[in-house]
Amino acid sequence: MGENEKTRKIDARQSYSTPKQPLNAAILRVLDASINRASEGLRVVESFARMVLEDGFLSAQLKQLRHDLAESCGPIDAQCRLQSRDSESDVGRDVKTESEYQRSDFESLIRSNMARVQQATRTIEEFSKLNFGSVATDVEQIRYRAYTLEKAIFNTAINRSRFEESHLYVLIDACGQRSGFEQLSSLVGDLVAAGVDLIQLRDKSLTDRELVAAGKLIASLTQETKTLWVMNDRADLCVAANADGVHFGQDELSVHDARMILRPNQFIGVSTHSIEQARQAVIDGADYIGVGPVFESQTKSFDSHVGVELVSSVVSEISLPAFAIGGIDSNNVEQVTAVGCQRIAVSSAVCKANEPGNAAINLMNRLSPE
Ligand SMILES: Cc1ncc(COP(=O)(O)OP(=O)(O)O)c(N)n1
Ligand SMILES: Cc1nc(C(=O)O)sc1CCOP(=O)(O)O
Ligand SMILES: [Mg+2]
Repeated sequence: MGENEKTRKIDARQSYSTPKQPLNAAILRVLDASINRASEGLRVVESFARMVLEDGFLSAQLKQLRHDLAESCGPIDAQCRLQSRDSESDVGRDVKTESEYQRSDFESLIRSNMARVQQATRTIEEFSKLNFGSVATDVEQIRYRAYTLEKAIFNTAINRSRFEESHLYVLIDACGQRSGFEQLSSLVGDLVAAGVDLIQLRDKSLTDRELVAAGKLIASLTQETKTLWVMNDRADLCVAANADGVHFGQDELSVHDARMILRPNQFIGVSTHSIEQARQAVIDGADYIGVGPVFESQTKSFDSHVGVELVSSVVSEISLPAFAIGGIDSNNVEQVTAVGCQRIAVSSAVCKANEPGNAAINLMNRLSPE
């Protein structure tokens, strides 16, 4: 045994005094290294959210998590942590797997750094159970929040790409016909030919069977076109009519519960009427959000309107695709685009027009790709 090795072994047995009992230096060393590792991993992912996704909400959440981790580990005395640190003689320092030096894309970068955070927080939990019970319980909560944020980051990235080219979303009813659906067929045909990105079947007067029949018709008319179609309100009918997605209001099925019903590739939109609801929708895993009502609507009446101010706040903070909705038409669409939103959902501006296809094209021409 060389002199250095001998010294290191003695150091590892050294005890530091802590509030509860003398703590072996080796335990402090593990805690110190794991706190650093978790914090570094969070910082990497935060940089991605801030500078690559440019998502103010997610980067703030990651920053908060990093600060909360530091606070939760506060009972582990910082001075003792430093004294126990001995990076030079860390036997694992030079043990690296090849994969640690390879990151093929952003996905693997985020996955590996979030895995680092989760493994390091778990290590903190286990080792602090030996001496700092409260740290273990607090850090466990941090680990769960890290899982949720990882999911929100991937969900945001996936849906930004899924809806990258989506700008105009049209809400239609079944055109008042209880059988036959000739008018519905002609309207959907016009909207698909115009290149509308999404069509939503929103009809509060039809029976379930009629909704599924109308939905199946829309499915057949949009199949193999770029137009996605969405069932309003109902996850079960979304599955039955083979819709691409479903849209929920604040009082309808939660994203979590809807996922138990939907097929894996069916997406979920959520209506939001405040910045808090928009943030919550991101955390809940919505695939896109509606933000409104922006203006007074001919389709649905509201006690108040959120104006373009909320749209502005949402798109400047949240990068999950957001469609402004409520009373938007060719006269006011520029007020929406002026605050940085290039996605709108409309009903009357298109459906009540003499030529719905042309009205849709006119609106789409006013929405520029980002
Ligand atoms: C794209 C989009 N945004 C918002 C809504 C409104 O949904 P909700 O609040 O559930 O109200 P109803 O449409 O069900 O009356 C929407 N349908 N689509
Ligand atoms: C159904 C609906 N929901 C809204 C919301 O803000 O949640 S606004 C709205 C009506 C959209 O139709 P139009 O374009 O005719 O105003
Ligand atoms: Mg609804």
